[in-house]
Amino acid sequence: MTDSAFPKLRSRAWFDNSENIDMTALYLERYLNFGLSLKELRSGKPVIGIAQTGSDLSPCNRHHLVLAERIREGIREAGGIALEFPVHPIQETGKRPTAGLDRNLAYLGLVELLYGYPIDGVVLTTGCDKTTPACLMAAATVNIPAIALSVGPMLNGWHRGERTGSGTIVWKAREMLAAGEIDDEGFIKLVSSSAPSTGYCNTMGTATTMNSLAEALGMMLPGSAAIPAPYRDRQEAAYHTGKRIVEMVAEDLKPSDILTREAFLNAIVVNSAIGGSTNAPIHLNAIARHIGVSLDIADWQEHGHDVPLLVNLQPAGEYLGEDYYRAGGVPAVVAQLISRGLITESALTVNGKTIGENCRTAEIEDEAVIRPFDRPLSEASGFLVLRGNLFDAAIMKTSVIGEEFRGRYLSNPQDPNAFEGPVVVFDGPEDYHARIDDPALGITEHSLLVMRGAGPIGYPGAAEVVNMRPPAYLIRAGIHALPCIGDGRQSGTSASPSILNAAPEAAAMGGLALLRTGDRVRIDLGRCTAEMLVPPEELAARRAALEAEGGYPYPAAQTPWQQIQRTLVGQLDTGAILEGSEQFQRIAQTQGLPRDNH
Ligand SMILES: CC(C)(O)[C@@H](O)C(=O)O
Repeated sequence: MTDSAFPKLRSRAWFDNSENIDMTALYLERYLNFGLSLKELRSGKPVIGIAQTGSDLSPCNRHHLVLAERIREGIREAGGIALEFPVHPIQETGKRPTAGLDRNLAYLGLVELLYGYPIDGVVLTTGCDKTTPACLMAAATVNIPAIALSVGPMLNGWHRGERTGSGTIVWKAREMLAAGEIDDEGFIKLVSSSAPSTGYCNTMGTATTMNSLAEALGMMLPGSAAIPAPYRDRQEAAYHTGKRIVEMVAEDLKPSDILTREAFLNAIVVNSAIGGSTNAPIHLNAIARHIGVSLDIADWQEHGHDVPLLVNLQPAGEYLGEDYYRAGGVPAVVAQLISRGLITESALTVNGKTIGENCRTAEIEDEAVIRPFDRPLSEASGFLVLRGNLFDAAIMKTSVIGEEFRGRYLSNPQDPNAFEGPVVVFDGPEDYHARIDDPALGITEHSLLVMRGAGPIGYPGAAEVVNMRPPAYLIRAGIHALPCIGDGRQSGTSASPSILNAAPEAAAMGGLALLRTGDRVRIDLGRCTAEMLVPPEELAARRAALEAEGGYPYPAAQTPWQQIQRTLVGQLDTGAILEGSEQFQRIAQTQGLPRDNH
């Protein structure tokens, strides 16, 4: 690509501004100090950022340190200058109290970098759960040409001839440990078998979900989301991604051209077909708010619920990431959905073509892993959005409601969609771990488990702690899942039928704050309701008493960011963004350039 192919580049205001030579010299000299030449910086080539999310702190994304070399080669070959810089690391399994705190922090940092430095376009190196939405939220806010590159899942895990999938095996192994089927060493060995290589969760956890949805949104090269991290194809995708971002700058193809409401609705449909994570609505709603597209939690049920489950990956199914890629990945799934008119084909994607052009003819390579539309794993497999006096909104992933659960809770011929029972309430995971096996709680197969104090304000950060196994004595009796309800999140790798992301949370005095162990709760999946069967006057009295005590109690903030986020964060149904931040939209176009620094 010739240098004249590029439109007015924002990096020129730093490196090539004859009207402000005082500052141009200052901006140039430090970017020369590691070997870039004046000719390169002043020849009209676009400066492409590589937003690096990989580090030793974030093993899931660490392979991006290697992939960045191939991204650079693509950028250079297409006529751009690459500048790589770090993004605040996020590792879902490493960060305490929860990586839920870090998405908005990484978002804020990345907005400042993309806006405040001489960057004309950016490669977003996505991967572990929240790195993907953090990057896409920032790209939406700044609105310079942006393309995502997934780091890819780990290779399949194996143990004694069986696939062991990230996260999913942890929840299973916890049950086995509780039931005395394995010891501590066996527990660690079994769990570690699921992590055989570099990359993120090999299950349809939040990472594979969010990268699949980034591709479905049009923000990633078609066919690239599912490539396992160590495969050579992944390196090749990095090179093509680097090349393509330079062309995107020449075409001025921006996130706002791609992230339309149609693109979000396409992603909701894809999420149901892949059996995606319950974290997806939080993150997609957040991205939509930052690009200024109207997307409501109700859209997830309206557009997603009736879509069948096509991808046979754990936790809803059997297979893992290598199989998903081999079977055709996102394009094969989208082609099936297109065949039934469920995808708006005209939605534009980063390669300059529409999703219809990219995917229409993609074939399934292995029907055991990706099912054709007329032979799904299950019908109507998207999320339900439940409401009632327990919360204004919470979601339930129906694709993980298995036969055991259905038979126990959803088999009353008079009322096949509803169940009710007494609740056992836990205030945070410490309370749950300490008491779950206590026979005095009297948990039976009719009980519902509730976890509260786990939301964006209460935890703080909304932790993946609404993952509650039944007590060991029930597991030994063959009861593997009790209905769980909570104001926190759940790992995307969990197959536990749960009602999650309840908003408002207990810490914001949502209905969950008023619930007491022993109360009965009724869940009606037909009417989409979740109700405490407690008289309204009793609930009003409980609310007044709790308010008099200062509200639902939660621990003090331990760090400055915990405190800041707590005061600004919204609830999970509306994306848990920093409220007010969505007013700053498309700032590369609406805010002009930032002022000079000297
Ligand atoms: C497995 C984890 C860490 O819980 C997460 O990656 C998810 O899938 O939600």
